[in-house]
Amino acid sequence: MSEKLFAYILVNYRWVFVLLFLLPLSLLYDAFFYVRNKIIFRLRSAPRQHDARVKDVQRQITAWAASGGRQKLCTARPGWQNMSFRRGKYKKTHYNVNVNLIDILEVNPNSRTVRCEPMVSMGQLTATLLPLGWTIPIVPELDDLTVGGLVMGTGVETSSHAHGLFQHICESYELVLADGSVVTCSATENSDLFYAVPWSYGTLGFLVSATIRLIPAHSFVRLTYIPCHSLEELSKTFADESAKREENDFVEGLVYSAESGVVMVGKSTNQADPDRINRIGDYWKPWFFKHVERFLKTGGGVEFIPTRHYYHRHSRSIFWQMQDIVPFGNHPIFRYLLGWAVPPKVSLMKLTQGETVKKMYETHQIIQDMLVPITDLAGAIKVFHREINMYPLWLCPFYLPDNPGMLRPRDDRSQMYVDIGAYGAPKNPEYKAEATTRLRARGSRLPDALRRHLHDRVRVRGYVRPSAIRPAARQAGSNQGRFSSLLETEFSGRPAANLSIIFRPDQWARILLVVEQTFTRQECQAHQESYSQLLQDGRRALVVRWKSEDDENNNLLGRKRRVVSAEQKIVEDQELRREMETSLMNQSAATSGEERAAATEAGSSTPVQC
Ligand SMILES: NC(=O)C1=CN([C@@H]2O[C@H](COP(=O)(O)OP(=O)(O)OC[C@H]3O[C@@H](n4cnc5c(N)ncnc54)[C@H](OP(=O)(O)O)[C@@H]3O)[C@@H](O)[C@H]2O)C=CC1
Ligand SMILES: CC(C)=CCC[C@@H](C)[C@H]1CC[C@@]2(C)C3=C(CC[C@]12C)[C@@]1(C)CC[C@H](O)C(C)(C)[C@@H]1CC3
Repeated sequence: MSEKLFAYILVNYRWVFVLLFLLPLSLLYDAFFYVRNKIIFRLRSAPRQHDARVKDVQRQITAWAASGGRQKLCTARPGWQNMSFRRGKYKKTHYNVNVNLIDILEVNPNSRTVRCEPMVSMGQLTATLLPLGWTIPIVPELDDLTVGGLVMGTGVETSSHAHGLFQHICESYELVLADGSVVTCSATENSDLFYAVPWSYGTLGFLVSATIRLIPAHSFVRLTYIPCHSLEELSKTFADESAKREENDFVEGLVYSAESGVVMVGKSTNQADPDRINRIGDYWKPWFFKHVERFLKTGGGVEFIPTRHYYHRHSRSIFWQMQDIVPFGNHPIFRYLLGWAVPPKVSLMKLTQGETVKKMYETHQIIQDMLVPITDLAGAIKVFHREINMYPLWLCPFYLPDNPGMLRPRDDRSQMYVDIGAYGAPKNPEYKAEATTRLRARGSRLPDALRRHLHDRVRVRGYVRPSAIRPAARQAGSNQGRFSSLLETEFSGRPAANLSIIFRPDQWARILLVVEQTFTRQECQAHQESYSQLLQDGRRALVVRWKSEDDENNNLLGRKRRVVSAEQKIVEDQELRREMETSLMNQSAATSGEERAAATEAGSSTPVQC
């Protein structure tokens, strides 16, 4: 009984702790880093120190290799600091490499790029760039998201219908690989690595800097609110506005019920009608999602919002999570008295949340983004309504170009998707955290329902557990500093469509490891063939299943070959490696354009001798 009471108090009166302890702590934390970053940027000391910091990462890799390289690698950034619900336990068991690189290295107006170290946060970046008259084309919403995390995972924002995902605005990456070497990659230099990095979750190397495209910043966003009163109207308006890639700079949707929502379209401008300026980020202003909801009653409208206020419009209310943490947080009295101090830092909340609150979130909250083709938006919202019945839902369109890499459009055709974000407490009494959403569970209701409804076309962005991937990568020889694994999210109806395979004999990633946890042997066998895709340069990737039998491999490759069995230590087999290289080069030379086209059309995989 007393335990239950304690849990009740912890969950329902969390705001006492948040207000008295976390808010002051968050302010100190922010103030310290704000001043520090300003000083460092002014003194221009960061670029000079960058090389030394990279060397320090290399030194750590060398030390790891010298210690036998048995432990798996991860960054030393503690789990409580990152911007996800998950606190990866693997940080305790893996070899932690300190990639504490937190500076903006250079803003270059001539090349229109900004070069950043991986721990630079979005808040830090906009605070530095906007006064200089620049911005990056995609500014993912939450202040504390980092360049490293967004490159290695992915980032999306309401300008993504025009610019794609965060990786699509990056021009190059500098990485320290597992053999300690430093490699720069871009669309023209080491391009296969460049395209493989996004969504690799650090499995290919440690990012030490990224060069990101800049665009001129405008003072305001002219935001038009379009209230919609039926699902059909909402999904059509949203899709139509998202398709205007030149015309609209920003498109966003907030769904407030199964039949209502507000679509917002924004255009950057330097001219604002003074009567319609709304500084939504001022601390006494209502939470943004509450402000938007009013347009459902009052009809549409237009406002001019200062650009930085627009970028961080959901920050004060952490989308709509603050209403669960400080229930009276949107009350005018609270806003005027303490609005300037919120939100508490997500990382500090995470650090201090305790088991009870954690459990409550795990069982009674859903925090999940689903990526579906925009043509399936209405159907997906219906499924969300039936399975979780929770509002608001966040809609963010994004254009997925047909680039190489893991995160690719279905059917290899550039197309528009929508990120549907569900963050909050489901109202459906039958909601069961695990059964409804579990990525791995075959019979899980939400993914299955979506799959059925969307004819197997749904893709779910789930957090991939590096612990599930890295042991396999190590077995494949990643501890040799050469092999790395790529991965697919654990839940996906059609993995083959999402993957491109990297095969680069002379350098780093030769094996794509796909961890398929829910597929039958027959399905894996079928995937194996489709994974072997045509590379840009005309070669084919070789794919060997970890547990594939010799005859299965023979069937796949269909001609005389040596079979690599799981037990063979292929990494160490120099001779085999040379043979593979020669074979690949020969094949590349031999495969004519027409043959390649025919092979692609037929979806077949040209065998590679190994
Ligand atoms: N609007 C948006 O797009 C939003 C996106 N997100 C998600 O949050 C994540 C970003 O959160 P954030 O806290 O910044 O990042 P995290 O610390 O959560 O890092 C995400 C992944 O990137 C890896 N990583 C980070 N930095 C490096 C590096 N320098 N070298 C190699 N690997 C690295 C991490 O590896 P390791 O595990 O070894 O630390 C981890 O696997 C994104 O992945 C995104 O999916 C969340 C909210 C909003
Ligand atoms: C693609 C987009 C825009 C995603 C937005 C995701 C956010 C809504 C997520 C990211 C991190 C996140 C999971 C988090 C939380 C809420 C939802 C967040 C902010 C909170 C603050 C909820 C309260 C929890 O006790 C705790 C503090 C652990 C988490 C921390 C991470």
